[in-house]
Amino acid sequence: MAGSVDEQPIESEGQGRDVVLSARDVTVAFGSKVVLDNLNLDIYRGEILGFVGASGTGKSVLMRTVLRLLPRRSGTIKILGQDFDELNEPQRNALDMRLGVLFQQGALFSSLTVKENIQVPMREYLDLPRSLMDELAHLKIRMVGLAADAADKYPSELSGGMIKRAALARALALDPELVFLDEPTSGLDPIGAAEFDELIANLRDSLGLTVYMVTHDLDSLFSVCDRIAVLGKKRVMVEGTIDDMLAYDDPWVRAYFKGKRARSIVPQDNGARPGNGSGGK
Ligand SMILES: Nc1ncnc2c1ncn2[C@@H]1O[C@H](COP(=O)(O)OP(=O)(O)OP(=O)(O)O)[C@@H](O)[C@H]1O
Repeated sequence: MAGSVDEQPIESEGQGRDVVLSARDVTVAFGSKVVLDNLNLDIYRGEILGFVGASGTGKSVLMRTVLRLLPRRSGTIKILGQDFDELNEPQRNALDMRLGVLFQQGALFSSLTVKENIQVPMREYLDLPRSLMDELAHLKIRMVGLAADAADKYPSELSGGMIKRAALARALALDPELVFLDEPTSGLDPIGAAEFDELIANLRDSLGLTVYMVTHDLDSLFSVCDRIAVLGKKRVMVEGTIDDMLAYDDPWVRAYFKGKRARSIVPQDNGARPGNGSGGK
């Protein structure tokens, strides 16, 4: 069911479903410039949520605010039922360990090999013997579909697709429950992007992940996202399935989901269409 924040409270949609991230009345501003104004958003366990919006609307700002990389002016954010503001340092660390993040462009450390990059969160949060960390890193490398010899390569020796996979392996280093992906398919060719989408869907199914994916990629939205949230007018303007997006009356949403590019991907008749995502809820 589509939800317009102005028309109905998001809480009403969550009945019977486990909310893993809940943002309530979140306002973020830089000086006098308000970027997010009383924004509400829920993400449910096991879903892949695609987060879209015009360039500059604040998608990255919201993700960085949720991850505590930016301060908010007001509002509450609960992750896995906990509010970071109410936790002490060890509790914050414990919650951080349950989150994985893939930043735009991968953001791998260029001076470290793939294996060492994957081990960065392990070193930060865990005290494991080196042999076990090596074993775990190799497991993650296999999990994201990289060849074993990628382990000892440096980021400069990897293709764009391999960098995304290595960054995903690092995001999965601590077996997170909730994964944040910032434009994971940007810069990939269509085949590489489709393969990456498939990988994300498979990992969601096999690991039971919940995925929050900021994306501009219509293919991703259509093929792997269970729900979509659209950021506009400084808040979540509408959330729901592709069909809900097609039915929503807003110029940007219409142009995005019914525009020329969308027409080649998304059936426009709201009729029968292939499953979007594999459920997971
Ligand atoms: N640290 C900052 N200081 C001041 N303004 C900022 C800061 N970070 C972001 N902004 C502003 O907030 C707005 C939202 O930026 P943001 O990067 O979140 O957009 P976006 O929706 O992710 O865009 P894109 O799709 O192009 O990546 C922009 O106007 C940007 O200039």
